[in-house]
Amino acid sequence: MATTDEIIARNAPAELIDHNLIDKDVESLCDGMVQYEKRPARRRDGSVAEGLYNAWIIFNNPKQYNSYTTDMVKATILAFRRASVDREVNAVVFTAVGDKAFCTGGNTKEYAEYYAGNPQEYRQYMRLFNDMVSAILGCDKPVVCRVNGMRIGGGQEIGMACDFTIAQDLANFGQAGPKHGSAAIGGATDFLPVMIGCEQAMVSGTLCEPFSAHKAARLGIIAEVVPALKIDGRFVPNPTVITDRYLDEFGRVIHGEFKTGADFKAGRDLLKQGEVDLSMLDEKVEELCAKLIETFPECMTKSLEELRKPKLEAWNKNKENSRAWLALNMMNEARTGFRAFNEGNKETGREIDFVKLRQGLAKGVPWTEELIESLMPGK
Ligand SMILES: CC(C)(COP(=O)(O)OP(=O)(O)OC[C@H]1O[C@@H](n2cnc3c(N)ncnc32)[C@H](O)[C@@H]1OP(=O)(O)O)[C@@H](O)C(=O)NCCC(=O)NCCSC(=O)C1=CCCCC1=O
Repeated sequence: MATTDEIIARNAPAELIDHNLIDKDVESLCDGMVQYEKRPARRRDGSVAEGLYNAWIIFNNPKQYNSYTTDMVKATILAFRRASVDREVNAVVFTAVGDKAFCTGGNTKEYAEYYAGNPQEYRQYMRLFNDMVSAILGCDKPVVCRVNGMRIGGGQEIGMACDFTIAQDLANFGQAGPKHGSAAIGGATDFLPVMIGCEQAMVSGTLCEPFSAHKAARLGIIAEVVPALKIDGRFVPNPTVITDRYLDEFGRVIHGEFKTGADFKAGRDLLKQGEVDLSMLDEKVEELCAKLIETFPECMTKSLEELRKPKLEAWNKNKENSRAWLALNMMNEARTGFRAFNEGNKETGREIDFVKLRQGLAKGVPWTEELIESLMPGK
């Protein structure tokens, strides 16, 4: 009887149809600010599965905390489509360069300097953004978000669109929307309620308070958390976060909450002494990809399609309305909030005086250029 290898050699067609829409490198769309790499896939025993790969989609804008520009959004859509139709690809690993940030959402410089006050342009941008989220949710391969650093705002949204998340434990998570002039309707308001329930979704989507990777794991936003800090050559958990106790003296869950006061300061000092090493993150990601490869491929894709439905249905129901609202919101609150972040700095702060604005609006003051200028930090 012929071996499977012999049958493959005998029966594989000489030519395969290419299902890609365009024949361009992902990198060429965005000056290399999104990278697409096929890395050899491995079996669970660690050996290379010849001819099979994991597609790594890597944001490369570390100076701006891996926020995505319009060109990067286009490149990301192409990258996910490429991985989706590539017969050799087992899984997609979505990550970013460095150890500070996976992604902090839309590029606030571009928002402030190009899209602010330009709703028709932002509407076109939002078509691309929506297609990026849909490309993740529609990828025929399992998508693993490798959280190398903070995942905030739109970064959290595209991260939650992924099927699995593995995070290094120095990474923070959360939304930025209402603090910076937006609403977290690029996926967060759709995904959060189905992932963590309405109450915690409300807390995250409105208050915009960052939370730790340990808390993200507890809430069920991420699948796994691994240490990344090495002190004297040994991995230790994030020292600014409570990880050694589950309950406080009143029986409230505190595991994963940030430490406070002197404990927080001591944790931060320890953090500065250590070095960040993402090798455990990479091991976990490889381990997951190896588990995924040892399954039937079509049963895997069907399982993904079914299990994505709660997220996808909410997303599809809302994404067009969200696009229209976000475009018009670029005339006032987004225009103000993103400019404030972009024009502010550590000294002046990067947020507006929200109470002043509310006081004006309570008196019926209209949105004017003059009002917006007056709200900029340092004015
Ligand atoms: C809380 C932060 C993420 C991190 O704060 P901190 O640790 O204090 O670092 P910073 O000094 O603020 O940032 C370091 C440098 O990175 C630049 N940076 C950070 N984020 C961005 C970004 N998103 N775009 C461009 N540049 C960014 C920052 O300017 C610093 O560089 P500098 O040269 O100035 O020193 C904090 O950085 C933060 O809040 N960032 C902004 C988060 C944000 O508002 N994101 C956009 C949210 S809205 C969004 O993503 C949307 C998606 C689609 C739907 C609609 C929508 O709104």
